[in-house]
Amino acid sequence: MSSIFVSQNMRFRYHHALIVPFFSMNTQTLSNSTPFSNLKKPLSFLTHRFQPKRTIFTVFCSKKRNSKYPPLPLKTNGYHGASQAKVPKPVYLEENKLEMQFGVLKKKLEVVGIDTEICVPGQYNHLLCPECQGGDAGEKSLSIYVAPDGGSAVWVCFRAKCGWKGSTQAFAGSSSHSTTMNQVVPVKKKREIKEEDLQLEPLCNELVAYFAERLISNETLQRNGVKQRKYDDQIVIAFTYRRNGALISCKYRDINKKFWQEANTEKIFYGLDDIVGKSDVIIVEGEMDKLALEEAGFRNCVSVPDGAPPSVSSKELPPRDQDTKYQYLWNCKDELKQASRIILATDGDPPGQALAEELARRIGKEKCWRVRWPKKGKIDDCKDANEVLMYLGANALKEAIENAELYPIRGLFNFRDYFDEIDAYYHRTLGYEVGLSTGWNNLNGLYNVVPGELTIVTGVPNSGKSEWIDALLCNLNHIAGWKFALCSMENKVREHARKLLEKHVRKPFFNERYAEQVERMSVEEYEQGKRWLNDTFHLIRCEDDALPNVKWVLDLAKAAVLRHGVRGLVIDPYNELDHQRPPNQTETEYVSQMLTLIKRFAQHHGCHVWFVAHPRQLHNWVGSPPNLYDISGSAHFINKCDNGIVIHRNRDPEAGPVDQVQVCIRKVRNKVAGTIGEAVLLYNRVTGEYVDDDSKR
Ligand SMILES: Nc1ncnc2c1ncn2[C@@H]1O[C@H](COP(=O)(O)OP(=O)(O)OP(=O)(O)O)[C@@H](O)[C@H]1O
Repeated sequence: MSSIFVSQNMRFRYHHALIVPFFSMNTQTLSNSTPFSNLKKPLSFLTHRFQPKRTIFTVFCSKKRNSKYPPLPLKTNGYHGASQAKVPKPVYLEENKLEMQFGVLKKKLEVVGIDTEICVPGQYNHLLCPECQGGDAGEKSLSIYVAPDGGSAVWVCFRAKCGWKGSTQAFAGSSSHSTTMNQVVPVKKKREIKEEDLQLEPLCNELVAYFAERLISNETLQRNGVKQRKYDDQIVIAFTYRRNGALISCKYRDINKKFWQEANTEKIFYGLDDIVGKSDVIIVEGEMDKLALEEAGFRNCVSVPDGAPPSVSSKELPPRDQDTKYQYLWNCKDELKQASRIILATDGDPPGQALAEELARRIGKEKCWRVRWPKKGKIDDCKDANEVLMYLGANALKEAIENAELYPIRGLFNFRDYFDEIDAYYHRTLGYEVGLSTGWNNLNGLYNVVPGELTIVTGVPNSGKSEWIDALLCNLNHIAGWKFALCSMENKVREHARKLLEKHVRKPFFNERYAEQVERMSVEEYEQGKRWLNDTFHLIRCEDDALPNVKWVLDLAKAAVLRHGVRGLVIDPYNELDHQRPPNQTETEYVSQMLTLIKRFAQHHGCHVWFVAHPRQLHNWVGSPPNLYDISGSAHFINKCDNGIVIHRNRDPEAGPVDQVQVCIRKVRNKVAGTIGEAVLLYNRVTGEYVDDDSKR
């Protein structure tokens, strides 16, 4: 068996080996002073066209085209392709057939930008890819196969960052695309290779010195069977891939950091024998990294054979036979199975992270850990294991591996993930961690206002729930400058303004009977008060007759948080919201869902919510404060709230002063912010203010 390897200038013929080049994305850059540069002739064979007798045409997933050429509408077998126009196939004399078909095919290829000048039917041709122009290096990375009769072509760009592929036919029914594809479907049976066939040699002194520059010792090279191979008078590094000591594949690397490997050999990890029976397995992205880790004392390490993908696939995991890029994982399943910890030490760049994610998806994230590479300077992180070894030394590399973290699983966290937030809480750097004082000393030990919590306020009708909340908001504004969104459906705006202004200015709005001869606020005070009112409160109101639903209220409250920085929201009362619920939902379920929405809003925006709910009609009510469980609708009000408050006032002059108001703290979830108890305040009917009842301390 022989294969023909065609260069631009000459042809090499050699036995057994069939080479398919591939290009890794994430590899170290060789410096100009490498020993390679001392080699007599630059390596050139990678840019050669080659003409294998039997070649595997590996098809990569197509990516979205972003071509300067117009999009072509017809596709075959999921490929992007040049026109497959259904022009009837003309009848030609046999000798003219190839020429005519190929002529038409060339025109179609030129439309998509493929230069057909050097395309030869019946073989693989390597050209400059019109999509990526071969990247920075200008590689001839587009491999195109033209059928022997010149009637069809398939192509793929082997640069991982590009991957452009497609197919076309000269005429509908010319050597059919599917036939062509059938010819190039990967052969299942893998080629067995022998060391002597590859003509591998021990590394020359220059290559040993090249590795030494990267702090890889000769001992490590020998143990890992790193060899060299000559192509004509070129020398390249040969990384031998083995299982149970037997050679399975070989990967080559030249001076230009180009990689290729023995075609149609089984894909396995590099260094596979080193992980057999190991409970900790490290996976890296390149052979150099595997060797670097050995220098840091880790032999239990393997390298992936194919580098990293440009990004994480959004698709479901494919079955084994379709998981082409990760065949090595399937092939090494048994060796990986016994490991309890897989440490993913891929490159720190986006493709490296994408590789880690793809590996973790397949292995199982619960078994995986990840390595973060340390900084090499003030700003940049090291890219990979070999860079850490070179810049920071073996100890730093060892430390990076030992400090591997659990691979993140969405929705599963450690406290460590929250340490910044917990630190801020401990050091009280955000403010109000233990709650903001209400401004009433009698309440200080019982109820403090914590951002992000939900307080349910209840009480019999006319007990002063709305009045007390208004007074509380005025205090919070005066103490800490907090602003609020008000969704007070029962209040007329002008009445609400009056009540708030009276509390703020501490004078009655009118000279009416309720003012008890206290002088009303002056025009100046009123005007100043208006400005304060406008700056402090933002109104959420339904302009029409419709009742607002809770989602609508929360959306507007969110806008008020983002636009005006409000720290609190009042929804007063619950029964004035639109409570249409699906017929199959109970009121209990509905209330539970509604309160979940409100709590999520509060927590997410660090906004305290006061939600007023009325008790159900109390039969045989004897004038005592109601219970939180008396709230009409559902016990979820008490179950779900952070704080539950009952406002109650004495209306019987015989029983005590009628200006006394009980603030009954019936539930406090957060012991840091308060506790269950009762405070008594005095209500000033003239200004609507509440003050501590000193007699009840
Ligand atoms: N301690 C009090 N003494 C006398 N009047 C009071 C007292 N507290 C509140 N009021 C008055 O009671 C009226 C109703 O107050 P408010 O609207 O705050 O009660 P509410 O509990 O929210 O009522 P509702 O449940 O009907 O919405 C107001 O006119 C207010 O001035």
